Amino acid sequence: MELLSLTVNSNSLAVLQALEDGLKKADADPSVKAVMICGENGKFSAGADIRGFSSPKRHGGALGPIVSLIESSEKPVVAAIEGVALGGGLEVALGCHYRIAHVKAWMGLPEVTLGLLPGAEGTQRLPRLIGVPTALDMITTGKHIPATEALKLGLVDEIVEENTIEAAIRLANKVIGQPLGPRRLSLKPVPKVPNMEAFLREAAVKVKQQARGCLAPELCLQAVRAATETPFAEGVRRERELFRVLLSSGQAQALQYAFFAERAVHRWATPAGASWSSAAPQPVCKAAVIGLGTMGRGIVTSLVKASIPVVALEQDLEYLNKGRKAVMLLLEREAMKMEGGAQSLDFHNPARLQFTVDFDLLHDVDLVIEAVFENMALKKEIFHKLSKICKPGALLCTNTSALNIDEIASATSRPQQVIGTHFFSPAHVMRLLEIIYGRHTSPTAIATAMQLAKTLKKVGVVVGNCFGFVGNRMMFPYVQQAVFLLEEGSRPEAVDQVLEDFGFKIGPFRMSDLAGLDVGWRSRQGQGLTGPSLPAGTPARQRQGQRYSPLPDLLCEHGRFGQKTAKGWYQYEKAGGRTATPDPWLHSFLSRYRDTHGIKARFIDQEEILERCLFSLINEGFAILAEGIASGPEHLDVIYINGYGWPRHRGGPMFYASTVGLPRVLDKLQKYSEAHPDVPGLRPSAFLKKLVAVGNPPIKEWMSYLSQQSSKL
Ligand SMILES: CC/C=C\C/C=C/C(=O)SCCNC(=O)CCNC(=O)[C@H](O)C(C)(C)COP(=O)(O)OP(=O)(O)OC[C@H]1O[C@@H](n2cnc3c(N)ncnc32)[C@H](O)[C@@H]1OP(=O)(O)O
Repeated sequence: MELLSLTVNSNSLAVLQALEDGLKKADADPSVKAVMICGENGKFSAGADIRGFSSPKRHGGALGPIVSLIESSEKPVVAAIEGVALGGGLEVALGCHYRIAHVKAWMGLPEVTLGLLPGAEGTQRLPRLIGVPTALDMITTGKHIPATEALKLGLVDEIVEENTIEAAIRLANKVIGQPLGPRRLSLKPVPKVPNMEAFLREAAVKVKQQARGCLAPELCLQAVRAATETPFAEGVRRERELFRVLLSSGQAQALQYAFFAERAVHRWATPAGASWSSAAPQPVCKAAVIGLGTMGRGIVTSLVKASIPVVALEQDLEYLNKGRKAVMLLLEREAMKMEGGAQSLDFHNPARLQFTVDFDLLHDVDLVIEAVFENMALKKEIFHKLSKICKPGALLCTNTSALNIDEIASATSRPQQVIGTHFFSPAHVMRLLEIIYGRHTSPTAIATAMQLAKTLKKVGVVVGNCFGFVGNRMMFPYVQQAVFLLEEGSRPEAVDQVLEDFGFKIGPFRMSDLAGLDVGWRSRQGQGLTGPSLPAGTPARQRQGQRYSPLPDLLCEHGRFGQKTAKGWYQYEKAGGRTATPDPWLHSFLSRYRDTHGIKARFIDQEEILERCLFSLINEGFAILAEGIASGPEHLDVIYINGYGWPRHRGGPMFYASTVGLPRVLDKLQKYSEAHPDVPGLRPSAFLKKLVAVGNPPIKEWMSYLSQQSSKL
C-alpha cells in the first residue's frame, strides 16, 4: 500500500479515534509511504460537533494532540479539502504537511462566533503559516474565506477545479521522501511584523471595541499574542487555558444556542399545521418593489444583489428619479465591495433593474413587495390595484412594521397570496426578515417568503399577525419604560449607557433619534393617542386608564425629530449629524416637565434601568408565546439578535431570561408592577407565572407547557 486515506467529516469522538488509529497504523506500516486525509460526501469537515461543547461528557482537548500526531508523522500527510474545512476541520488540515483544496471550498476558524477559540492548536499554527495580521483577522472574526483567497494567503498549497482527491494523491506521491521538517508549522517561527507590540496593542483596542462585551474575540487575540511571545508548546498551553475560560463563561452557551436557534426557525410551522412538509416555495424569477423611500431602496438593492430581476415603481417621476439615484448609489457601493464589481451585479441592464411609474409593468412579476409609508388606506389602495394587475399566483408582500395583514389582504381578491415581509433598515444590510402570515395566507406563500429570505441571505422568521408583530410589539414596553424612567428622574444618556453596556449596539434614545421621532408620533396620532383626534379633557399622562408619557409627542411639537433635525433626545452637530451630545436644553425641559406634573425626581440606579427595560420586553415575549404568535422562544431571540441589535453573546431576550432565572424575572416584575400599577407592561404574564410555578424548566421545554406546541430547538 502506497497511500492511506482517512476521512474526517465531523470531529466526533469516533472520527477522532479512527483518525488516531489510522495514523498510528500508517506510521507502523512500512508499505505506507504517504497519507491523505479527506472528508466524505464532498465535505472535508465542519469542525467539532457544537452540541458536544455543552455536554457533560465533552471530550475537551482531544483534537489538539491528534493534530500534533498528524504533524509529527514521518510520512507526508496531505489534506484534500472539499466543501468546507471549518474550525477543528481546518485545524486538522493545519496539522497536515500539505493542503490542497477544491476551487469551490471554503475555510475558516469560526469558533469565535460560538464563544470559543480554535482550541486544537489553531491559534498557534495559523499565524506561523499566514502571518499574524491575517491570522488574527480570521481568528477574531471567524470569517469563512474561499479557496482562491486561501491560496493567495498561503493557507493552501494548491487549488484544483477537478477531482481534489486525485490531485491530493498525485501531490502525496510527488513529495514522498522529501524532508518534512520545513512543512511542520509548529517548528516554524511566527513571521515578524515591523512593530509587533504596537500592532497587537492597536489590534486589542479595535477587537475590544467591536466585541461590545463579548469575551471570545479578546481571548482569541490573547492566544495569538502568546504565539508571538512564547515557544509553540507554551502557546498551546496558553491556548488551552483560555479555551477553558471561554467554555465556562456562559457566553459560549448563549452563542451556541443562537447558532441552533437560527437553524431551528428555518423549520417554520404555523398553529394550523403548515410547514415545509406541507408546502413548497414558488419560484421567484422576477420581482417588483413599490415605493423607493429608505426601505424600498434597500429592498431593491437586496433583490439585485441576489440576482433577481426587479421592477422598481414610484408614484410620480419626481419620486422615481430621486429613488433611482439613491438605488444606483447603493448598488455602486455594494458592487465596489464585490469581486466582479458593477459587472457582476449588472444593474445598468434594464432586464435586471427597471424603474417605472407604470403599474401595468407589474403584470408578469412573481412577487411584489410594497414598501410605501405606514398608512393603511394607501396600502389598501395599492393592494386593490395589485390584485387586479398581477398575474394569478403572484405573491403580494407588504413591508409593514405593525399594520394588520388581514386588513390589507381584505382589499384584494386573493388574500391567500398576501403576506407581511417586515424588512429592517438598512434593508440590504440587516439580516432579519420577519414574515407575517394572516388569517388567509397560504402555506405556499409562507414557504415562498421563507425561500426568498434564504435567497437574499437573510434569516426569515415566521410569525403571526398582531399589532407590531413580534419585534416591535416587544419593543413597545421597552421604549415605554425608557421614557417613564426619564419622567421619574433619569436622563437619556444614562438609560442609553446602561443598555449599551449590556451590549446593545445602540440605546433606545439614540435609536429613536436615528429612526426619527416623527415616525412614532405619526403612528400615535393615527391611533388617537395624541394630536387633534385626542378627546378634550384627556389627562396628559393617562390613556384609557393606563400610564402614558407625552414626552416624545412634546419633543416632536418642538420640532425635535432626532438626527434629521439636529435635535431630539440629544443634540447633533448638524441636521443629519451622527454624533449625539447630551443636551442641556433637554435636561431643563425634563425638569420643567416634572415640575408641571408634580413628579419628584429620584436617583434611578443601573439595575432598575436594566430590569425595567429588559424584563418588560421579555414579559411581552411570554405573552406572545402564550398567544401562539411565535412557535418558540428561539423565534423571539433570533428576531432580537438579527433585527434589534440585541447582543448575540447574551443569546436573545428569552435565552437571557432563562439564564437570569424565571423566578427572579417574575419576582422583579411583581415588584415593579406593584410600584407602577397603571403600567400593564410590568404585570407578569400568565405564561411566565406558569413556568415559574412548574419549577423553572429549561428553555427547550417551555413550549410543552402550552397545549399543542413543541420547541424546534
Ligand atoms: C478542545 C477543542 C477542540 C476542538 C476545537 C474545535 C472547535 C470547532 O470545530 S467548533 C465548530 C466550528 N464549526 C463551525 O462553526 C461550523 C458551523 N456550521 C456552519 O457554519 C454551517 O452549518 C455550514 C457552513 C457547515 C453548512 O451550512 P449550510 O449548508 O447552510 O447548512 P446548515 O447550517 O443548515 O447546517 C446543516 C445542519 O448541520 C448542522 N451543523 C453544521 N455544522 C455543525 C457542527 N459543527 N456541529 C453540529 N451541527 C452542525 C446544523 O445545525 C444543521 O442541522 P439542523 O438543521 O438539524 O440544525
